[in-house]
Amino acid sequence: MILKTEHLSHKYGSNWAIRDINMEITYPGVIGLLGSNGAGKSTTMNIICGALNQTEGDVYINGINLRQAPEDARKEIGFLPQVPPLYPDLTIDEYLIYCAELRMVSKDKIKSALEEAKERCGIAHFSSRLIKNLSGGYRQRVGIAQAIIHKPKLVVLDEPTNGLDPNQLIEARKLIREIAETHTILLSSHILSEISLLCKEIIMIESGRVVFSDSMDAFNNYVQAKSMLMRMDHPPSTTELLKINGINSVEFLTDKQVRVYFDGSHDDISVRLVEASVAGGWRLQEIHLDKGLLDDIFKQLSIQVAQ
Ligand SMILES: Nc1ncnc2c1ncn2[C@@H]1O[C@H](COP(=O)(O)OP(=O)(O)OP(=O)(O)O)[C@@H](O)[C@H]1O
Repeated sequence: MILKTEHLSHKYGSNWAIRDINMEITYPGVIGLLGSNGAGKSTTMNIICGALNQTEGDVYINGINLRQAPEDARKEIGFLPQVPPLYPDLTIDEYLIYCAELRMVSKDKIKSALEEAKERCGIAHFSSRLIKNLSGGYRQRVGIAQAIIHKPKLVVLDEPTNGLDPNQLIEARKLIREIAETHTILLSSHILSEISLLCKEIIMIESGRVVFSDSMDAFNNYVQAKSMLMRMDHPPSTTELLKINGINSVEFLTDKQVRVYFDGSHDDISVRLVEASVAGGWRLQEIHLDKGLLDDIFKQLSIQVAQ
C-alpha cells in the first residue's frame, strides 16, 4: 500500500474544507486528483505530505502512519506544492543539495542523488545557473527534481502544469510520464483533459468529498456525453438537423459551428450526421463529442453520490 487515507477531514476555522476522504493507492503510475477550484485538492495534498495537520483521520505512507512516525513517512514522500518552494538566489546545485539534506539523504549519497535527479529532469546542463534566471518550464523541472531527489515511493504534484505555455506543457507531461515509471505520482488538476492525458486512475473530489474513484476508462463510460460539436462550411438549417433520428435540440454557436444535443448512442448519431453531411453537401470539417463543462460533470456525479 503506497498511500492510504482514512476518514481524512480538515476544517479551517469553523468551515470543513475536506470531509471523510478515503483513498487507497497500491499501484504505480499517475493517479489524478481532479476537482474544481476550492474543491479541497491542495488541502488533501498538503495533509498527505505532512505540510498541514489534519483535523481528523489518518494518512499512511507505505504503511507508516504519518502522524505517529512523521520522519519515517516523509522519507517516502516527494512534494511539489502549487507554488514551488524555490530559492531564486541559489544555483540549481546549491538548492538541490540543500533539499537532499532536508530529506535526510546520507552525505555519501548526495552527489549521486543530485546527478540522477538532474539527469532525469533534464537540467544537468544548468547546474550552476541561478534559479531566478530560469524560465518557468525549467523552474518546474527543478521543482520536480527536489521532489524525487530522495527517491520517495510517492510523489505528489499539485497542479504541476498550471501556467506553462504549450511547449512547456508537452515537456512537463513527458517528464511526469517518465518519473511515473519508477514512482507513484498523485497529481492534481482542475482540468479534466489534463488528467485524462496523464492518468489511468482518477479520484474526483467536489466540495471536500470524493465523488468518484476508478479508472479513467470507467470515468469516460460514466460521464455520458450528451452533445456533439460540428464545424461545417455549409451548415444545414436547424429544422433539417432536427429531422435526424436521435437529435433533440440544436444550438448554433457561430454561422459555421453547431452543437447538437442527442439521446442514445453517440456512435449512431455521428454516423448519421456524417452520412447526412455527405448527402446534403454540408462540407463537414470537424465533429467531436462534447463532454460538457466540468461543473456539469461534478453536478451529475454529486447527485448520483447523494442518491
Ligand atoms: N488557509 C486557509 N484558510 C481558510 N480557508 C482555506 C484555506 N485554504 C483553503 N481554504 C478553503 O478550503 C477549501 C478548499 O481549498 P483548497 O485550496 O484545498 O482547494 P483546491 O481544490 O486546491 O482549490 P484550488 O485549485 O483553487 O487551489 C476552499 O473553500 C478554500 O477557500
